[in-house]
Amino acid sequence: MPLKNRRDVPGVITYSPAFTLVPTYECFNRCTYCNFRQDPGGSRWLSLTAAQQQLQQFPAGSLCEVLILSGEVHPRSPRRRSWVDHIYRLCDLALSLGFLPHSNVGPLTVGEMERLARVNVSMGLMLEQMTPRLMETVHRQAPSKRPDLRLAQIQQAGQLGIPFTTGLLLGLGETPADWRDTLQTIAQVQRQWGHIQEVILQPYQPGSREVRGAPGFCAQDLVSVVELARDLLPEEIALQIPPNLIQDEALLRRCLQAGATDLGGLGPIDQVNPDYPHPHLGRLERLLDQWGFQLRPRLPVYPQFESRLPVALQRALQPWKQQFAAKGVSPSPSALPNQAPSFRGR
Ligand SMILES: O=c1nc2n(C[C@H](O)[C@H](O)[C@H](O)CO)c3cc(O)ccc3cc-2c(=O)[nH]1
Ligand SMILES: C[C@H]1O[C@@H](n2cnc3c(N)ncnc32)[C@H](O)[C@@H]1O
Ligand code: MET
Ligand code: SF4
Repeated sequence: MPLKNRRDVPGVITYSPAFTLVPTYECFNRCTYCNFRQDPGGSRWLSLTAAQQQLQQFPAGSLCEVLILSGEVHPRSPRRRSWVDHIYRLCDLALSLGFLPHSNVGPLTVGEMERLARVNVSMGLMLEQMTPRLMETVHRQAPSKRPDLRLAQIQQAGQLGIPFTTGLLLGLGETPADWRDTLQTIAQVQRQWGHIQEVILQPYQPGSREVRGAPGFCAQDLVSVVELARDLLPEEIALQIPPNLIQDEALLRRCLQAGATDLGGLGPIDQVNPDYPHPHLGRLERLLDQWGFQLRPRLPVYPQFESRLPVALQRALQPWKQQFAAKGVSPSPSALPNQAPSFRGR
């Protein structure tokens, strides 16, 4: 039987109320489109005290997800171990303050991934594009972006049973045949492991700090990619589009009508695309309402994967599930037994 997700509730579009912590901007890769990275040694690591201050500036209950996005320390660097340890401690801190971590910090060894999975309710890594041609262009100085390596990461997460987010970065110089190839690859992994909760369709938009400076992904084409993705991916995978990178409201509407059901992490700033502020939540809600959709918050782990998580992480979800349910968000079918006391002990 196919797994269920919020697509079973017609017209509901989800988002995750999120704040991003950046352990470090230093990165040994040089993706030419990156507006985030700094040279190794040029970025101090985020201290636990500073992280706590950042997290405590928000009223309790206002943001649920802590998205951990990091620049990468080389796999053979003597500093690698402390980098992973530090990410672990930041996730642990976020959990202790009641938040739910989702980490996307680049490729990890099986040991590193397994360790971070203990303190993350889901994890992510963009496949970007499967074509190796990009290793000659935008990824020429980015060894972490080798498609075979990234595909192996997604499979490794499947083997470890980690609820996972992946996606395509669009507009890197790939062809429509490449989109199909990348989406088919994700579909195949899902049929093997079944751990993919959502696929992000991320249109490249130029930023002020990158070296690439190419024109952004044609917004019209995003609608075709959403349609293609809906056609090729198993239906339990949600399609996420970032509303801040789609300037044209009519196109946002067409993407939703074509089958996108999620707007991703929405919060104070998009650290990856700092030139593109997220739209105001109230405005999004009104727009979606006009178009016949309802905007609803969700957890960073999708309902069908909750029961796979370690018990301590399942416990951390409960206050948020209660809060979202009190706001009138209908619980998912898989959440019901935990939420309704009358079901307990039967
Ligand atoms: O605000 C952002 N959130 C990004 N997110 C966050 C994402 O929207 C949410 O963390 C997930 O949907 C989990 O709730 C990513 C998560 C991934 O696993 C992989 C890539 C991204 C990319 C971005 C991004 O560019 N900007
Ligand atoms: C964390 C994810 O953010 C995406 N990413 C990195 N730089 C950009 C950009 N300029 N525009 C859009 N997405 C970007 C990549 O897909 C990376 O994997
Ligand atoms: N460095 C990681 C990656 O590219 C995540 C952050 S990118 C700004 O996959
Ligand atoms: S996109 Fe990620 S891997 Fe590439 S340079 Fe930026 S931080 Fe590093």
